[in-house]
Amino acid sequence: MTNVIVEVKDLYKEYKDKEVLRGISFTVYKGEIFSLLGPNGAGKTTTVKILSCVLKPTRGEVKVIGYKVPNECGKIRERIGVMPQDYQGFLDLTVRENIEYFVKLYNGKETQVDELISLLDLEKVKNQKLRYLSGGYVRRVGIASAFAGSQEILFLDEPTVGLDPKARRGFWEIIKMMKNKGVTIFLTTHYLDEAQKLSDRVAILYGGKLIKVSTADEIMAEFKATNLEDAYLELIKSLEDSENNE
Ligand SMILES: Nc1ncnc2c1ncn2[C@@H]1O[C@H](COP(=O)(O)OP(=O)(O)OP(=O)(O)O)[C@@H](O)[C@H]1O
Repeated sequence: MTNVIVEVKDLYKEYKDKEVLRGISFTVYKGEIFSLLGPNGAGKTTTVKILSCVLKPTRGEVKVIGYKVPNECGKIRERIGVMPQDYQGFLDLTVRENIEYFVKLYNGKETQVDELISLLDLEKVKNQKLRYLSGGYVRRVGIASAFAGSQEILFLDEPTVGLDPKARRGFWEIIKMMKNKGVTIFLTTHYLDEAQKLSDRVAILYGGKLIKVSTADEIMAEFKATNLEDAYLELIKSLEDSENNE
């Protein structure tokens, strides 16, 4: 039994004439929290979309839970949960109906609907249509929907954007709980404190290439920084400087 859950080898993605991913390779192990970091436009969402079978790779080898992307995406979709960056949900369904839809889709138990409502603190708004909810609540519904069923890996693309500080902390607790249940979490975030607190390993994408795959502690030690954000900013600055000197 292998403990690899995501395997990416020499992955390229081009949109028309623009090469966004330029040969990235990495492995995610079962049960870990793996965060993909990088500046705006680095290719994080593109990577998540390929791993979650929304986009096809231009070339390279991608396997999720042992199945190949894109040929075996049917099998992959049954076993993953996804919270896309642009999650909107079904606007004219209530919070409860939105969550129920995904619980049924992924053959979860009916009781899971109320569990998720309680977990994401959505009790107050459960009968409201998504159309009338604030952005932060809509994101909580998105997170709840991604958790529906008993998925083996969750892809969460900037899940905490727009959450208030209490909800963000609540989200961290839920993510840790999911990890304790053995679920693998693949996260993208611009909140480096979040990445530092949660991640077993982080990967840093810059200009379509993976610059680092390591633990937050190792990256902080390399840059003699006391937090991941400072180390990250040092790293990005050195990459920008070397580009400017080319
Ligand atoms: N459908 C598309 N067609 C053409 N270009 C695209 C498409 N989707 C994304 N891009 C471009 O690909 C690049 C990478 O985008 P991507 O959304 O993957 O970056 P990101 O790292 O997730 O950025 P952010 O942090 O801003 O969310 C960007 O330059 C973006 O403009």
